[in-house]
Amino acid sequence: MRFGNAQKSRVLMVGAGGIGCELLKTLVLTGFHNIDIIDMDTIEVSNLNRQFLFRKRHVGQSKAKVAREAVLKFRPDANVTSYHANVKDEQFNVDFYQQFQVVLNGLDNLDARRHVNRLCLAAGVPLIESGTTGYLGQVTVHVKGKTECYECQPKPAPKTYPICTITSTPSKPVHCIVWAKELVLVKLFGDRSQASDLNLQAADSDHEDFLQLRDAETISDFCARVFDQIFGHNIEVALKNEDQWKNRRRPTPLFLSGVLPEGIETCKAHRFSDSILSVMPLLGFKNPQEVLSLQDNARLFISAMRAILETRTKEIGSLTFDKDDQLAMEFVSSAANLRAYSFGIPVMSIFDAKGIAGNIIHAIATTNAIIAGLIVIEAVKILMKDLDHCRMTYCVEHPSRKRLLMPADPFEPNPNCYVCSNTPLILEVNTVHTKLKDVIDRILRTKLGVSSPVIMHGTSLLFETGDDLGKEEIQLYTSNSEKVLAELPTPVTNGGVLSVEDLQQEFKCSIHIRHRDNFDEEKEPDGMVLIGWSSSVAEQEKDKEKPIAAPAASAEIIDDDDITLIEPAAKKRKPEDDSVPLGKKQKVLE
Ligand SMILES: Nc1ncnc2c1ncn2[C@@H]1O[C@H](COP(=O)(O)OP(=O)(O)OP(=O)(O)O)[C@@H](O)[C@H]1O
Ligand SMILES: [Zn+2]
Repeated sequence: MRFGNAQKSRVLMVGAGGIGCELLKTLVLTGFHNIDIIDMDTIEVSNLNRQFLFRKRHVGQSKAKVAREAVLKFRPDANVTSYHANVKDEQFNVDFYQQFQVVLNGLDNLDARRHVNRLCLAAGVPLIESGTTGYLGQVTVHVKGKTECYECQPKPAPKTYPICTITSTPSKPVHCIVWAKELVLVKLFGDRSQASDLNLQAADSDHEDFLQLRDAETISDFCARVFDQIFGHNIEVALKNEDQWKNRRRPTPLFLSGVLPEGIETCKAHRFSDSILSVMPLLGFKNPQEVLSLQDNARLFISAMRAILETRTKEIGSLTFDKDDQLAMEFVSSAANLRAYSFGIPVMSIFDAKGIAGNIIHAIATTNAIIAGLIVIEAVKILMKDLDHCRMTYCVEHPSRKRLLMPADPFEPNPNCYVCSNTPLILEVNTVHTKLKDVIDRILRTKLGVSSPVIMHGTSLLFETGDDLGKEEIQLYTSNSEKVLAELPTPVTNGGVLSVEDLQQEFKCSIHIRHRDNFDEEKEPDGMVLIGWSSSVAEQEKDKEKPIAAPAASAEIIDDDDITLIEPAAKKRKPEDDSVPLGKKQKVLE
């Protein structure tokens, strides 16, 4: 089939995972000839059930490379270039993007999506975004100046939990998982400074020396001691704070001698090979969907901890959580379950724990295939300059009027978007208490998705990162980042304006500083509040007729708490079909 010259265009695909594999196959079968693919990952066994360009023999190889080779087998004349690289790498700059007529995203995280959005805006290249979560999916079209950009509507930040819920008063399985993976795993095997906001001790002190192997202590004894400390002593200490438990169920301290009367001896029996990936078979646990008893979770905890410490010595101090690292998952699942037993929270199978820890909603190959088909349809319209017929399309779980696909006109650009317009943001912050580095980490990197910030205050350069900095510059910027705002070389106080730039993303914005003395620790855990276009738009919307709640563009989905009512920021167009689920709460899709 011919679509004008569309198939001759050069297209960039970012992501060669679930959507990406389907997309590449559909593109080449539609006749697209010039395709570049970026993916930073290698193939895992868990990808094989839906990423059909990959086979078992490819496990461990680059997704981009194998995907390319797979489609060349049935379209040998296609001109496909693969990059086994992070799309945030410097090589993928504006010049790189300008080689393409359209960019197609098949990504799985907000950070990379925002990065690609900014480069597409800078390069003036249309972007087609996509995401799926189980049966749900969506495709959206973003053309600079004509439709909204990917960041025109606020994306709910990944779910965060108040620190004290995680460290002291968990009430849901997810709280135990977050505790195990973000705190216990990091403190024992990872970079401890990373978890500085969280404390393993329930209440008594900041000392965490108990997490270190002592002289002449065996690894088994160390594991037993950590068990008693985090599930036993720390709970006993927490129980002394009577007020905390007035309206809550009191947790039960767990000690190894009580849980496993035969003690640590049974867990010492196993010898681990250096390449051990899982301790479950050694313990006789065959079914990942089975919920283990308290005793079995204790055995799993001790064995997984021993196996990590004994066989992965090089990683100790830098290990990071990965849901596909089975041993780490066994450790996290057992630690979370022991805490759950202690707090009277339902316990989970390792299968369910993995789902929560990796924020997984199991992917459905058919949804990926439908979405990939829709991406190609929108790409053809864009390349044929038929923007008027472009649609954003939502794939829903249950048919409405016998239809599973809900098309709607794209939104117009939001004139208040800080990414595609120059609207300034406002930061409420205590300028005499907050360090520049907190603004960088908690606001610029986390909230605004800026990777390499350059921060100016008037004409004074306060902060910059990069490989080409001299020693003195590095010293100056490090010292500035440790200073509170009001004590910077040019003090940043109420009414000051910071100009923030990310040269790699070609992104720029201004932040107006508003001093505020106090913040609510629970509701405003950053100790700062970023006010921007999203809230001002929300204010404007309040006065109007009931707004249309459109399905949101893709973002992280974590659990049911993440259901968000999205109020479109830009001028609303009428949906094409009145069966589009307007005003309904929509899950936000990955
Ligand atoms: N910054 C990035 N640069 C390049 N590729 C990226 C980047 N971020 C994510 N990706 C790729 O996007 C793809 C997303 O695919 P998908 O959602 O199917 O995830 P997956 O990792 O293959 O599967 P799962 O997460 O379910 O195990 C992945 O192949 C991933 O490597
Ligand atoms: Zn925008």
